[in-house]
Amino acid sequence: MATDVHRPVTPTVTQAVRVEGLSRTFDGRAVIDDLRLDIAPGEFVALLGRSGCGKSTLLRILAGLDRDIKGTALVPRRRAVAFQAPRLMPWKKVWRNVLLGLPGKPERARAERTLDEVGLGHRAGAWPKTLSGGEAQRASLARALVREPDLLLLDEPFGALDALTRIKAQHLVAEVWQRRGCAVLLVTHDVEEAVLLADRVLVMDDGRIAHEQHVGLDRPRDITDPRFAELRAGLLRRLGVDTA
Ligand SMILES: Nc1ncnc2c1ncn2[C@@H]1O[C@H](COP(=O)(O)OP(=O)(O)OP(=O)(O)O)[C@@H](O)[C@H]1O
Repeated sequence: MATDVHRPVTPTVTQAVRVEGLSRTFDGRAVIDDLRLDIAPGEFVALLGRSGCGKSTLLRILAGLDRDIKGTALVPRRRAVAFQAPRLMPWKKVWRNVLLGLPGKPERARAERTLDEVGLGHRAGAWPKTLSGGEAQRASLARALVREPDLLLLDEPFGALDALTRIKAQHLVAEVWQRRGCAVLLVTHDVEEAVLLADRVLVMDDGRIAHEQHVGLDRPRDITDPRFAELRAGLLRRLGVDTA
């Protein structure tokens, strides 16, 4: 199910993502340096790391938006990305935004079905400027989901939301992921969000995956569980934040 961003389909690959020996250099500086990463089909992986360590660069490569790489990056053909900024076209109604870039005649019913899935069906005919921040972010998620992705790439999708809206959006993503069964790679700065949502949390440093933490807690996760706090503290230490 995986395709190279350069080469044709490799049907024998059983991973949703297979990255090996990946490097990306900007102005002679290796931002990604011999990175290795596997993501299983249906796995939810969160990616943490200090600002500027290369998380978004990695995500852009996996999305196929940056092909100036060395090494191998095998990803499913069906992949979709949502960014921190919803990036909706103001001159197109919400449902048309959802279908943007899809081939064929725009089918409103298809957009509405996906908008329903993120609780936004009633705003299908609205203009983007009339949406709240949380609604715009849900529309952006619908635009990714309508592509029926095997891999959903999320670059800090909740970063700009207020605390309550953020919690709701996190629950929505957990729900959608469980229903859809696609693999997810979520870039986030929020350690608690990573432990709340992911099967596995990765910490990026020096252009590589420097640490990986499996989160073996039952879902839905209980943030008051002492094991939750322990995982969170361990990851914060890895990021150089001492909570003791
Ligand atoms: N197009 C580009 N040209 C030059 N340098 C770039 C380019 N894109 C990214 N970089 C540099 O690569 C490094 C990694 O950037 P990236 O955006 O991937 O970091 P990040 O981990 O996502 O950061 P943040 O958490 O702050 O979003 C940074 O030093 C950035 O300045």
